[in-house]
Amino acid sequence: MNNNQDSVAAEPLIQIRGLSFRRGARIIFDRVDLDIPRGRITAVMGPSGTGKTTLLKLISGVLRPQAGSIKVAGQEVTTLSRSDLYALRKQIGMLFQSGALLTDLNVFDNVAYPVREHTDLSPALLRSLVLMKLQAVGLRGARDLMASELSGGMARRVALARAIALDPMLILYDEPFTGQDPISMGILTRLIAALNRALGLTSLVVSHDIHETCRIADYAYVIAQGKVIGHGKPEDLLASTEPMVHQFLSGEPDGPVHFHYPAVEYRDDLLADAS
Ligand SMILES: Nc1ncnc2c1ncn2[C@@H]1O[C@H](COP(=O)(O)OP(=O)(O)OP(=O)(O)O)[C@@H](O)[C@H]1O
Repeated sequence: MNNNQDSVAAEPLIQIRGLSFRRGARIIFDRVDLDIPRGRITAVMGPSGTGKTTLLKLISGVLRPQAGSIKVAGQEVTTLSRSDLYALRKQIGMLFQSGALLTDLNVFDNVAYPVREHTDLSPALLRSLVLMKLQAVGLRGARDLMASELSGGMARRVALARAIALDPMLILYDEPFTGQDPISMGILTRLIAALNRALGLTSLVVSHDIHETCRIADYAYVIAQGKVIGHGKPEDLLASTEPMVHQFLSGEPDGPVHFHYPAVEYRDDLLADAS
């Protein structure tokens, strides 16, 4: 590798600087900086409603911020044209909690779907590719099952096979552990880590599931109230005495981070004229 290639490899795959995003009067992000290194699993954790899903939408260009820069593989997402965004999104696999499978298709066709959409592979190559992806998640034998026949854990693994179908450089995981029993949670956790290693992926996991997320993340950010309140290796964060980080990671309901969504005074609300 020459020096130039070295510096590209050392550059984070995602570099966020001064990100500010509001919804109406509500500030979701206030001048946030984040680096997501290549080849690693990075977690972004934070209380519910903090903006974790919003962050993934900003990174994939679904939402545009009011200010700041979001670079993915050197491309400034905030100003990309529609066609460049489309090309970039082809290189990003997404495993969203709500990203349900197409229930009227079987497992094979669900994984084949993005490949058919974006490539013109011959049926034989398509078959090999889909079987490879299903093998990677341990579900090659389930190829003929209908999506509606799968357990929640299996469905998530099929969605994972679909997310890696086009060999993305990056996978965005939105709450991948939600609703899983401990066994499928363990399978999924190991799978995310193994795929990241084996395929040389970069993974970004957003979750409020501290325990599972800390098990697989190489590095983690904690966000709350529009800011990054802490970042570091999971073991260092877990040992942090910084009050907001500690409150979140130890699951304490009271502390510097408020449990209530901003509201007018309770008393004033109750006494307000109902008409
Ligand atoms: N389409 C929308 N219109 C207006 N406000 C929204 C919209 N989507 C999300 N929000 C608000 O933006 C804030 C951040 O939402 P987001 O879903 O990103 O949080 P989150 O951290 O992913 O939450 P959770 O962990 O509960 O999924 C919340 O206050 C939410 O109410």
